[in-house]
Amino acid sequence: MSLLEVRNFSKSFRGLKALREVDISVDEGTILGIIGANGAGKTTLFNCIMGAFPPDSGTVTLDGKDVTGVASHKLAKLGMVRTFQLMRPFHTMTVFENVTIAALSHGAKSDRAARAEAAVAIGKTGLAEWAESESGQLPAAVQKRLELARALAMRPRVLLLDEVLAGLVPAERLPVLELLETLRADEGVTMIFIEHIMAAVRRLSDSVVMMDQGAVLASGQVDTVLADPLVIEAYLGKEYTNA
Ligand SMILES: Nc1ncnc2c1ncn2[C@@H]1O[C@H](COP(=O)(O)OP(=O)(O)OP(=O)(O)O)[C@@H](O)[C@H]1O
Repeated sequence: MSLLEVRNFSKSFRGLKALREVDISVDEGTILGIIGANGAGKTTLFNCIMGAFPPDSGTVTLDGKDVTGVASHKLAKLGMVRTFQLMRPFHTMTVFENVTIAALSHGAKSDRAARAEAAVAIGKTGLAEWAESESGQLPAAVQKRLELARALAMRPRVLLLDEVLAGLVPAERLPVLELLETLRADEGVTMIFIEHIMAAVRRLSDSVVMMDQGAVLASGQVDTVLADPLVIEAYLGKEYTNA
């Protein structure tokens, strides 16, 4: 059985169909990539999964339990955590304080336990040298890692990543990709990631879903989906080779 299953998700905003009967499923310990043009509905899918607003119809099941419409702080306690396309740290707090708060919000038993959890997450994301820096002053690439560190401090079993590589130059992307691979290999973290950078999709994904105008246009193994003529026509472009 899949760890996370979305069935028949639909969502409209004032008549605009942002999601149309979307089905996705992710097996434990695997990574699902979500691709599609701007406005395809990818972030709306995350918002509906994470209870930011409920879908008009459909269900989301985590480990066999119906969690449709459950709020994100409750989902975090069940092990499902997301990162945002636009980072949302507390700007005047340090990196260490921000990550500690994330650990506390997940229910770390004490301040001390939260600080220990934060130190581990900061180490994994290579943020040690920034730990005492004010979060609002960080370069974009470091803020991205802070967003990941906050998610890791919540000890996710399922991690939803919204364009974690956006705004990073290639040299900055590599450590993030390696971190995600380590999380899958060593901790068995299940991930769904929205991404426009195809080299990253190809490298990380066990399976891929391509969305178009709110619907799933293609899904399956990464090589198959990226070679699908419908996907090339609708999204990747005819000049796409193996970028
Ligand atoms: N809260 C909202 N209220 C009204 N319309 C919305 C809302 N959220 C999303 N939409 C609309 O739903 C459609 C899907 O948007 P969504 O942000 O999910 O796309 P996306 O695939 O994540 O795009 P991008 O790659 O640009 O982030 C768009 O037409 C968008 O304008």
